[in-house]
Amino acid sequence: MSDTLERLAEVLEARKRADPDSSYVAKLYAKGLDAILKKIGEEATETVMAAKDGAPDKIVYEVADLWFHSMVLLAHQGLGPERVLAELERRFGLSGLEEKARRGSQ
Ligand SMILES: N=c1c2ncn([C@@H]3O[C@H](COP(=O)(O)OP(=O)(O)OP(=O)(O)O)[C@@H](O)[C@H]3O)c2ncn1[C@@H]1O[C@H](COP(=O)(O)O)[C@@H](O)[C@H]1O
Repeated sequence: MSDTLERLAEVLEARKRADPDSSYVAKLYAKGLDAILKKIGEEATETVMAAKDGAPDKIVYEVADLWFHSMVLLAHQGLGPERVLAELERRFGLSGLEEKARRGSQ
């Protein structure tokens, strides 16, 4: 897949030194952990509502907001997306899904 998460993580890291008046992310950092968590809660709820409405474009939009704010949380906590990707990879390997998918495509 693309390196979008990695490039976004670099921007989020740089925003730690940005002026809150000129950056949405810097403003969120300045407000602190609770404000970031509140946004994640809001975006999760909006994702649920979009899914209940059965609106594909809205689901994509809201999940993008949710992923974005989850990335802000990771950056705030000194973590990068590679940690989450590694965890998903680990589970993928553990469940043998990769092997099953490979066998299924034969
Ligand atoms: N991907 C995003 C992104 N996704 C969502 N958002 C912001 O997240 C907020 C979503 O919240 P809501 O849906 O509740 O909309 P809202 O009511 O306007 O938000 P609030 O005022 O309530 O916070 C909006 O203000 C969006 O602008 C984002 N803001 C920034 N980015 C990326 O982050 C980078 C750095 O952004 P700045 O820090 O602003 O330079 C940018 O280059 C973009 O690539």
